[in-house]
Amino acid sequence: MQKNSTPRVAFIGAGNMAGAILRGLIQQGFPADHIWAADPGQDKLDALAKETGIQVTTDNAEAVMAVDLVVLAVKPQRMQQVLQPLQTAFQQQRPLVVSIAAGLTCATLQGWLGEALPLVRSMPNTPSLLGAGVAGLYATAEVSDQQKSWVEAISQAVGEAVWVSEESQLEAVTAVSGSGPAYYFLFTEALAAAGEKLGLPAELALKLAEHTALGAGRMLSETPETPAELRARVTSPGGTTAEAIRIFEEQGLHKLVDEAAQAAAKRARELAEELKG
Ligand SMILES: NC(=O)C1=CN([C@@H]2O[C@H](COP(=O)(O)OP(=O)(O)OC[C@H]3O[C@@H](n4cnc5c(N)ncnc54)[C@H](OP(=O)(O)O)[C@@H]3O)[C@@H](O)[C@H]2O)C=CC1
Ligand SMILES: O=C(O)[C@@H]1CCC=N1
Repeated sequence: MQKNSTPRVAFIGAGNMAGAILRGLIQQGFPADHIWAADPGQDKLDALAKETGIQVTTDNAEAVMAVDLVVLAVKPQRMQQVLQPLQTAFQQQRPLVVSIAAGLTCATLQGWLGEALPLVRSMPNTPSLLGAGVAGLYATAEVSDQQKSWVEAISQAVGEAVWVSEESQLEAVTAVSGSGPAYYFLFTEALAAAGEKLGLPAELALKLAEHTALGAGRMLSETPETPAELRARVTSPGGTTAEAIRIFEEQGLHKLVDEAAQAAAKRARELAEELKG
């Protein structure tokens, strides 16, 4: 990203997801002096400032007033309480607002911001930390082309970005890629535990499971084959993989994954309903 076209960005809430994005941005060469983080945790902020060189504050309004783009990165349940005291700062500064909160709709957020502001909903994921994130994006009508290009550039600096045409599609994005890293981590935990049960030392089983996830992920992203084609190459007829796949299929893996994703999307819709003003 060119420095002269680089927006100044503030993260309201400096937790897991904001930390992953802002560290990813800095690793990709985004200027640290263009980044603010606001959070009640002074020790957390001090450590982050020392590590990254960004500007930090416990005063959310100070961060809003200093930037062109504000990323709302607090828990959905905390958002209303965070936004209402910031209405004056938002109206004065009129930054682009990017909410990464699961569930909360543009209509609810605009109500809490007090007046229609350019607003993007983004659903990123934690691999942003390593430049391997993927974010689903949805923009309201107030968002200019330049502001869209800022959000794309920031999202692409830490991974891939895709625009969805309907806001409701973000609940599906949340269920697939927002929460998705945790599914792969859970599978890795389960595979490592199975390896241990088969007689491997715990550390070795974990290393094998982790490195297999890395290799499989790289093959998925770096080769043109579909997941099914890649799977077929591992699965020798009458061999070991076929036996394992048979168990996954007999036990209903597809149904299980479908139910899990449905539950995640349902929870996103419930959050929206529970928290709307
Ligand atoms: N984690 C993930 O993988 C993803 C998360 N998201 C979304 O990102 C958002 C943040 O999630 P996550 O990073 O996991 O949560 P965290 O709890 O790690 O981060 C939230 C941060 O906000 C801080 N905070 C609390 N109150 C305020 C306040 N009044 N002003 C400023 N900051 C405050 C919290 O401090 P304290 O801890 O002291 O309360 C914490 O540091 C959520 O809305 C979530 O839906 C989206 C995609 C993926
Ligand atoms: O679990 C959550 O609610 C957040 C949103 C997607 C990933 N983490």
